[in-house]
Amino acid sequence: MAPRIPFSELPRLARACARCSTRGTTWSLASLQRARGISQSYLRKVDEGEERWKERADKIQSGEISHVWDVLEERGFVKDVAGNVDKIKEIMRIKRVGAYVGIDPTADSMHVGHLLPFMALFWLWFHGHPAITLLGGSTARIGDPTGRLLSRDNMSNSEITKNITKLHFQLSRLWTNVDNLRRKYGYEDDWAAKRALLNNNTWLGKLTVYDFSKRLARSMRLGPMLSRETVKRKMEDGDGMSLGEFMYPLLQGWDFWHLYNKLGCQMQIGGSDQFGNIVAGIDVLKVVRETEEAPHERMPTGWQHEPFGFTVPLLTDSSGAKFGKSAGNAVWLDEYKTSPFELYGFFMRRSDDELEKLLKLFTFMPIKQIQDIMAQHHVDPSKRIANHHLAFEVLSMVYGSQRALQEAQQHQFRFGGELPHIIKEPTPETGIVTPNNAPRSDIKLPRSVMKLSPAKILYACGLASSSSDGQRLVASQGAYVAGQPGQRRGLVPGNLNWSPMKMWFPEETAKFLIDDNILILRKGKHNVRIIELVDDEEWKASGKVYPGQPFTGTVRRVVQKLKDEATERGEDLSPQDIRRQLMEERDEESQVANNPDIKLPSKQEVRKMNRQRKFGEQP
Ligand SMILES: Nc1ncnc2c1ncn2[C@@H]1O[C@H](COP(=O)(O)OP(=O)(O)OP(=O)(O)O)[C@@H](O)[C@H]1O
Ligand SMILES: N[C@@H](Cc1ccc(O)cc1)C(=O)O
Repeated sequence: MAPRIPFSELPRLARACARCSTRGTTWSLASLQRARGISQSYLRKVDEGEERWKERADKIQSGEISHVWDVLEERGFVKDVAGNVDKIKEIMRIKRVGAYVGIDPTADSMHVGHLLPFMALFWLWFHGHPAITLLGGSTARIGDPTGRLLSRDNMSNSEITKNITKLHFQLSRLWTNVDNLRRKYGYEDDWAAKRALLNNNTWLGKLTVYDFSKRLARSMRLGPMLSRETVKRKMEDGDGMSLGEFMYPLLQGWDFWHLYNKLGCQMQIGGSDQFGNIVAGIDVLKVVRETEEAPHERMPTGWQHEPFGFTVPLLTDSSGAKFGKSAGNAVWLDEYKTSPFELYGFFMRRSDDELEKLLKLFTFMPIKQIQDIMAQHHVDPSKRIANHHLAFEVLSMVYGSQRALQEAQQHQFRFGGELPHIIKEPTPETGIVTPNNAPRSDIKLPRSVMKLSPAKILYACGLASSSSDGQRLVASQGAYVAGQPGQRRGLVPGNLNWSPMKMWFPEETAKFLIDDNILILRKGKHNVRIIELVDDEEWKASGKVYPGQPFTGTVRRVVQKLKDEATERGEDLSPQDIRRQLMEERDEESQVANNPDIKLPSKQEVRKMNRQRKFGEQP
């Protein structure tokens, strides 16, 4: 059994856990005292992590290794800094401070512009700093007014939940691929460099007006807030400013405080339009830190505990406009919005004079390698060597190296040119769903599917290969529905939690509908379906068929087809003909009669699932 922790050790542990926890768990002293579960091995790892950091600090001091801040500057990531650079560098040298980047789920995909602040975060992570990607489940509801003249539209529960779910899986995929690239470029795996994907609804959803007012609003002066550029512009030239929009930077700042307090995150990164919010966030953090009422919970305030942040330059189009959702020029990281081939093409079209800059910003290649590539590129620019490297690296990060290779070959096939020798062998198709090959998540089904059993719904949306496979899946609790039973609003608003599906009546499934029109199901870790229910009439008119749709089975289809053909020929149909044709059709039966959005699990995947069920293996 784990040892009981002496009380004198708790403050140190609380800080260590706060620094190292990845799940956003609140470790109060009391809960720590209760928690006998912290094992010696965990504490040893924490201590080793601190030891490694000290060694690294010494090496930076002696010039043996570079300071990550210098790496960021050299590669062009640092635009505006909120804080004093010398002080920041020293804090980062002596402390393993965490960093975070937040995005509001106001669209159902990230775009190329988002990669820039994320790249800075990934570099920090490669150099041992804990890194947090934050989804603004709550802030998206308020709407960041930065740089806007018009307020954002209100978002429905179902819209925000869909966006959060898609972004969550997109970010997990990005992290998986970045982890592979970390290995490819030889950066060590450091246990203490945690990474986390959080949703600010977890804490903002519970923040009371009372706490917000007494800890923060009470001390915030209106003068400086009113003089902010965004506020003045929106009030003078735009559609005015709501109280919620006015308070937006305070809520973003509350996030910073929460991550600082619970996870030791001292740094915020954003695109250059976020500078005002980052500066405001630093003020908020300090105010909330100072207004702590319980003396033993008060965070220390010396120079090494200062929060800070910086912005990255904005990625702009040829007219200088920021690539983004609002400008309508986004290049998406979702294959159904911007195909991987188009994404490859986007980087193939970058002009010669911006290539070096983009290689530094969008790839993890060492500077020396970039210079060599640029030298090769200049020998014959028509070969677009640097473009290929750039496109390949970005696609490897977004879709994995196997897909990057396919797109590179596609491009070469259509437009000719030479592929540089960068490409590793693709891994063989295993039939296992990974973040990079997970099927399309957002699909439509007719509302009448809600009358089906859970097993049949799993088949209809392509999570099971047949109704009986669905049945097995439900029986072994291998499929999940997002939300809590009886919580008719589903994920409030956008917290992803999952309940195992059971063999319940169809009415039970309906309790998980969000805004009465979205159902989110999952099998395994990465295989998710966001099912939007459409009117049955609309479904019928679309001519689409889902797996297991009544009156559309293979037998019925084949017999009808044979009958029609026989009538045309003026012949009779024999039972043998029917049997033969059925055997052929069964072999060839496409995944779903005519619906490219719904792919059924591969045979290997089903076999693997069965094995797991039989032997109780973990997926
Ligand atoms: N083109 C870009 N270049 C660099 N950073 C960007 C770009 N677009 C967005 N970002 C950064 O990504 C983070 C999340 O941005 P956000 O979710 O607001 O996206 P957005 O596309 O800018 O949205 P909108 O256009 O609706 O404001 C912010 O730090 C933002 O500054
Ligand atoms: N306000 C940021 C997103 C964000 C939200 C919450 C945060 O804590 C940080 C960043 C944007 O719109 O780009």
